Amino acid sequence: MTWQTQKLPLDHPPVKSGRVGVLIVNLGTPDAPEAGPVKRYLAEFLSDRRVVEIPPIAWQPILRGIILNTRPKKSAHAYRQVWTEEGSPLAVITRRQADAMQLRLGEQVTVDWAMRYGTPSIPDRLQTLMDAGCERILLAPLYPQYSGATTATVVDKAADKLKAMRWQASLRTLPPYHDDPTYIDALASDLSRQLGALEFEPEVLLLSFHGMPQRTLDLGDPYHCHCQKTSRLLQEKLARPGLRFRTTFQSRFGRAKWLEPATDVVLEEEAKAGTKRLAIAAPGFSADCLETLEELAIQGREQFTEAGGDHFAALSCLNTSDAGLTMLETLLRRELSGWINA
Ligand SMILES: C=CC1=C(C)c2cc3[nH]c(cc4nc(cc5[nH]c(cc1n2)c(C)c5CCC(=O)O)C(CCC(=O)O)=C4C)c(C)c3C=C
Ligand SMILES: [Fe+2]
Ligand SMILES: [Fe+2]
Repeated sequence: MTWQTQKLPLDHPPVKSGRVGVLIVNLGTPDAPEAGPVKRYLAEFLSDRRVVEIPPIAWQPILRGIILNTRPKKSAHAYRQVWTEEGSPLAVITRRQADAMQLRLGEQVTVDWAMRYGTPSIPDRLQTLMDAGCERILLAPLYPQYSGATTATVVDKAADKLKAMRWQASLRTLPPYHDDPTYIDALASDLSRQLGALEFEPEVLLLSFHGMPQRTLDLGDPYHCHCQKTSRLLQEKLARPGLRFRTTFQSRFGRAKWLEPATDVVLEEEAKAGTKRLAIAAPGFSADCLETLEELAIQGREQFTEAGGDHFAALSCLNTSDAGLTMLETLLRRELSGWINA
């Protein structure tokens, strides 16, 4: 028998040497809702050239001279509206997602979590996983829709850490899952449950995604297309008589043109056109955060009701819902195949 005709056993045993690690990553958040920590966090976030694609020589004087002297105070006030006893919602929920994955995936893997900006940092947690004996690590940025400013910058940061190592761990990365039936089904089931529990029947369901500069789309970033596809697939699953959908982009930052239509503009437009009952969901965020709890749930409600709307509901992200955790477990197990027993 030659190597070409030899049949490999289908149920070959998993690799035995070295542990397997999973590092769940989200964007990042300040350590406290005060101007100082917010300034430190924004300085790191907005200096990322994947996020602000303006040459540093032109951007850094604006960032250091204007933005970091004005925005931290305003943002700290917004963070205080949503801060919990355990910390920033984004950090608390991400930690709980990681804890839940550890329980579900069991002793075959070590699950940890990190933030792209701020703490706990990606290099620090990668080092900790490696110190614990992990020779294979699945890096899981929890962004369903790919963009340079989300998934790619997480991979860059991990690669920077590996670059400095003589003996690297092997890395796999979780691909974007914007059109994965597992994700769409989880969203559809969780949003249906939440819609069913409302005290009113919305006429409109806004699907609001985080915005990006229009230029990123023109340069070929797939983010906008990924958002549109998620939205279309979700609408097909959630369709019901009397419910109209709109896809919008929130959190505009700076003076450049951002993806449109803008969530705040549409909220006002809908109310002025006579829509009385509206719900809003943010399918691109895997955890509730400042952008959903303050910008949508607090400011969005004000925008809609002040323009004439009556009933408003901001629906929760998948967070640690059963649907969300089951989806995450499925996605992770798929990427871990061959590294752990099914
Ligand atoms: C979901 C994907 C995200 C994309 C894409 C994104 C792009 C992007 N964001 C900014 C500027 C800011 N974003 C801020 C907060 C924030 N952004 C995301 C996600 C995406 N951002 C999340 C999950 C959060 C919340 C963080 C939290 O602590 O809860 C902020 C900070 C808050 C504020 O001062 O308003 C800024 C600034 C840019 C420029 C950008 C461009 C690609
Ligand atoms: Fe953002
Ligand atoms: Fe915002």
